[in-house]
Formats: sequence, structure tokens, C-alpha cells
Amino acid sequence: MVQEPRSVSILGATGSIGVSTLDVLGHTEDGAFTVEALTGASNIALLARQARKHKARIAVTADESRYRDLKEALSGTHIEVAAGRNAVIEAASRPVDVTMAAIVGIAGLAPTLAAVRNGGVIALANKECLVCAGRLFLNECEAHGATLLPVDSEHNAIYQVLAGHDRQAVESVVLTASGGPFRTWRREKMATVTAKTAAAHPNWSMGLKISIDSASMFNKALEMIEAQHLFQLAPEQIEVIVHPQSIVHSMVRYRDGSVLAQLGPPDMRIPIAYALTWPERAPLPVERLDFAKLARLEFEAPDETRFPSIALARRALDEGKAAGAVLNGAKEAALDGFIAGRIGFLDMAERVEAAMDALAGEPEPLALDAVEGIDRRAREIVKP
Ligand SMILES: NC(=O)C1=CN([C@@H]2O[C@H](COP(=O)(O)OP(=O)(O)OC[C@H]3O[C@@H](n4cnc5c(N)ncnc54)[C@H](OP(=O)(O)O)[C@@H]3O)[C@@H](O)[C@H]2O)C=CC1
Ligand SMILES: CC(=O)[C@@H](O)[C@H](O)COP(=O)(O)O
Ligand SMILES: [Mn+2]
Repeated sequence: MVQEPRSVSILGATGSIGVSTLDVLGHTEDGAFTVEALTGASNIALLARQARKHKARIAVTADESRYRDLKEALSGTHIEVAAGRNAVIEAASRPVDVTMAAIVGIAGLAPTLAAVRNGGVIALANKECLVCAGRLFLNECEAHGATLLPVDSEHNAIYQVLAGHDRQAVESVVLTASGGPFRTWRREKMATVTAKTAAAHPNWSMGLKISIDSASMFNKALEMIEAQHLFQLAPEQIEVIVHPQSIVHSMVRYRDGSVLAQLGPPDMRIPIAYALTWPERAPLPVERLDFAKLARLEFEAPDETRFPSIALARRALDEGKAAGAVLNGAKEAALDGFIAGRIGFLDMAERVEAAMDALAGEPEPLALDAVEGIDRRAREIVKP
């Protein structure tokens, strides 16, 4: 049976997830997908190359000052060009079958919400949408009939192993964490690391910010809150276990004692392809796991003294309300400060805790401007 082509927009096309998404599209059958919008920010040359190669209808940079550069880079084509935050939101609101939401940080929230309001499939890599605005985001998905498919590898794994099972039978979910580059380091040594060392993830090739978040385990902290919203879990149903090989992407415990897991090589093209082709599974030429060569799969409890981010996430899960938005906004500001060399690696968790103390009990933000407001206040407290 010949199927209609699916139209796809990629928000954050020039980033790690965006590039992998276009790579996956390149492996699908000819004519299976058409590209509507590609958005980026600073990397104009790559955005223009991608738009030409994949015959996008529109290319948008979030940086208003780069309009002319992008226009010039796409001269001689019929590809529309636009620039600025609102242009990204407008491009995201064009109706498509699938939107890959892969802008980094809370900057991805407004464009992804715009895509949600069109219905269709939202392939969600941007975990911050759920961390900062879980209830708002899910309400909008329901109101507009959007299908939310998680791309974050752990949540995609859980989504896959929940499929076809009774939710009432779920005891807990177990998020796996690599432990990052400092898994075995002493705390004193962690105090002096640079952004370059922190960005060297042992298993995954990812953007700068999520790589450093993996090193501080703030990535796992965000993922705990992401899981709470996505799978409607109580705080005590969310477990974290360190698994240094990143082969088991996460697990679900059922009430009969069974544990179901999803495994695969650490390659984001697998969850990306799952979301793009759902509910089918298309062939994908990625590495196959060779179980005879896998020496061992290890598991260990996270050390919450060296990685206080995990305890901060537990606190946010328990407090609810605006705590997710505060944790994320404070973390983004602290991370920017660490990358710029203004604060140390261990200072990040201290700054986040201070913001959570100061803004404890703030009401849950249920509109975009309320989320952005609480995010701004958290950043002001951190002021790195
Ligand atoms: N990378 C991975 O393997 C995984 C990523 N994720 C999540 O996916 C999201 C993307 O991650 P990743 O691809 O690593 O990030 P990258 O930093 O590699 O890419 C981010 C993308 O967002 C664009 N961008 C940056 N700032 C803005 C802004 N203010 N407005 C609009 N666009 C902007 C960038 O444009 P430009 O580069 O042109 O400046 C780029 O296209 C994050 O939320 C991350 O947590 C989740 C699981 C795995
Ligand atoms: C690939 C992916 O989903 C990342 O979020 C990954 O999980 C990061 O690894 P950590 O487990 O080290 O945070
Ligand atoms: Mn993840």
C-alpha cells in the first residue's frame, strides 16, 4: 500500500537532535516525508544547507539580526526565510503531521506549544516543556488532540515498554543514568572541573548543555520531573539507577514482579525514528547490539552527596506547583554561569537550591506568560 507522505517540521534543526532527525529522514523511503519548516539560531550556514538539501518550505533563524545572512545563503531558491522569536513560533504553528521539538531549554516552550495547538504528532526531545509547564503542556495536547511521543531516550524506552499494558499494573519506572564523566570522581576534584571536561559524555554525543547536565546529573533531575508528568506518576514511583554502559535505556516494574526494559546502542536515531514513523517501525541502519561482545551491564545507586541534583529533583516532585519551572530556570542560569567560567561546577546545585528556597510555594503556572515569569524570577535569584 502506498502511503501519503508525512510532513515534518524540525524546531532546532541545527542541533544534535535536529541533525540526527534529518539523518533518519535520509534513511526513509523516497517520498515518505516532506519537510515544512526548519528552525535554528546561530548556525546559519548549516541551516541553509539543510533547507536546500531537504527542500524545506521555510527556514527560520531565532536570531533576528541574522535575517540577511540566511536570506543570502538561500538566494536562488524558493525557500521562504524568516527571523526572530516570533517567526520561529509562527513557523512552528504551520500545520504538519509531525513536529520534532528539539530546541534546547525553555526557549523551546513557546514554539512547541504553538505546534501542539495544530494537533498532529509532537516528537518531544525538549524535556523542559514538561519540566517547566507539565500540566499546561498536557492540557494543551489534550485540548488540541496532539499525540505526544517522547524522544528523550529514557522516556521513549518507558513509552515502548508501557505499550499494551495496564497502567494500573505499573509499580514504578526506573530511569537509567550513565553517571556522566565524573561518576567515580571525588567531590573535591569535581569542584575544579572546566566546562570542556564536563561536556565529555562517556556514551552519548549530544549538545553542550545537556552534556554538562549529564555530568552534574541535573539531566536526570529534569528527567525525573519529565517522567512524573508524562506518565502521571507519584514521586515514589520514580526510581533512578546508575548504569554506566547506557544500553538499558530505562525499565518499568510491574506489580507481579516483572521488570520490562528497552535496550539498544546509545544512538538517538533509534528513539527519533520511533517517533517519526510511529505506529510503524521502519528499518534503520544503526549498530546492532552484540550480546556476546557486551562484557557486562552494571548498575549502582546514585550518590546524592556528590550529585545533589537528584535530591533537588525529589524535592521538586514532592513540592509540585512551580517547583519544576524554578528548578529548571535556576539550573539554566547556573549552567550559563558555569559555561562562562563565572561559577564552579558544584556551585550550580547550590544556586538552584537557593532559588527553590526563595520561590517555594509559588503557584503552578498554567499559562505561558506565568511560566516565563517564574523562570525569570528563578534566573534573577541565581544571577551567576
Ligand atoms: N542531544 C541529545 O542526544 C538529546 C537531547 N535532548 C533534549 O533535546 C533538546 C535539544 O538538545 P540538543 O540537540 O542536544 O541541543 P543543541 O544545543 O545541540 O541544539 C539546540 C538547537 O536549538 C537551537 N536554539 C538554541 N537557542 C535557541 C533559541 N533561543 N531559540 C530557538 N532555537 C534555539 C539551536 O540553534 P543553533 O545551533 O543554530 O544556534 C539548535 O538548533 C534539549 O532539550 C535536550 O535536553 C534529549 C535527549 C537526548
Ligand atoms: C540520550 C539521552 O536521552 C540523554 O538524556 C542521556 O540520557 C544522557 O545521559 P545521562 O544518563 O548521563 O544523563
Ligand atoms: Mn535522556
